[in-house]
Amino acid sequence: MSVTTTFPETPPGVASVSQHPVLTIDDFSVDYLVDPPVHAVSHVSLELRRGEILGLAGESGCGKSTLAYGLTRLLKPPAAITSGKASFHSREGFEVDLSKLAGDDLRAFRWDKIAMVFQGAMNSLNPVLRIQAQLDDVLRTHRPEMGRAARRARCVDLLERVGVDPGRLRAYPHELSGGMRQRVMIAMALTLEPQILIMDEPTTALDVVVQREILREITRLRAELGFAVIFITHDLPLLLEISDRIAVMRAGKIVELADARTLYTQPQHPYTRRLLSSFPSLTGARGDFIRTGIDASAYLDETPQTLDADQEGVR
Ligand SMILES: Nc1ncnc2c1ncn2[C@@H]1O[C@H](COP(=O)(O)OP(=O)(O)OP(=O)(O)O)[C@@H](O)[C@H]1O
Repeated sequence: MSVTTTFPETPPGVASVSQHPVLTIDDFSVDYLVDPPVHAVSHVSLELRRGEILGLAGESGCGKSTLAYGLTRLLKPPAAITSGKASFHSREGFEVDLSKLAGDDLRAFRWDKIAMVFQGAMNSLNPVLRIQAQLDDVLRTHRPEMGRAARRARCVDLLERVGVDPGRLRAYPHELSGGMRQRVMIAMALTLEPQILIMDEPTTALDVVVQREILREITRLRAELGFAVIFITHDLPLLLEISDRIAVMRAGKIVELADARTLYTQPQHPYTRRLLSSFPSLTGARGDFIRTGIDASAYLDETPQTLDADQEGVR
């Protein structure tokens, strides 16, 4: 692995990438009570630090989504939390055991303190409501004290923050591209300024260019607003680029947790080494693009190609 690697430095203004946890996950297990039962998440303990981007990596089926849904109590039977707990530590100094929340408290908590963006999120916008109405709805429900003008200003601000022209507030979801809809979902997740954002494959369905733009936006927003992120994907090169720390999950367990640079340069667990070596992009020329945004292979051969008539015809 001799390719020069660029890792994120803590951006200025992220005063809150600290050693203090915002979420503590302790001995957390989830089973699917089918026959035979599936132990999808097995005794996971993790700390999410205030303001950090924690990448959760691992191959398909290792339990990443189950952990995310389990933490936010979005799992339905046959899933069952069989051990452990998750505790939220607020900026104001109080602690909330997520397993004790129910009903309206749980719903409010989800928007207010922990918000989520899932892979298919862009398709979950209501097709018959304008973007403005959907953002406004979150504010009306959770910030009843806000007047109409303040809500409108907040909607404009939110769209600007995620790089969407506020003129689009009047648009219906089908009038927006997939990338824009996903940005709107991120805006919606940020509406109440949560302290934690859980993102499960938030850009997987998008093409690479749009994906990179959105990732840049997420890291910028984190620097501006100081929330912590659990970023879930099977795309380890992507995590190496954006994460402060990375947890590697295998068969329901966290097998390694380290800062991104250490995980890349000194992987300890054989599975982490295998996972790293399964991405040719990390060792080949294209690795530069993934980790630095500069596509070295684009400069490898700049000699103009001479096409014969047949080839041009094919073009
Ligand atoms: N409703 C269900 N019933 C039974 N088993 C399930 C159910 N949902 C998920 N599983 C199993 O739980 C395990 C963890 O699945 P999970 O979707 O959390 O993995 P993942 O790492 O998020 O995968 P992916 O990256 O493909 O989304 C897998 O073995 C999966 O087959």
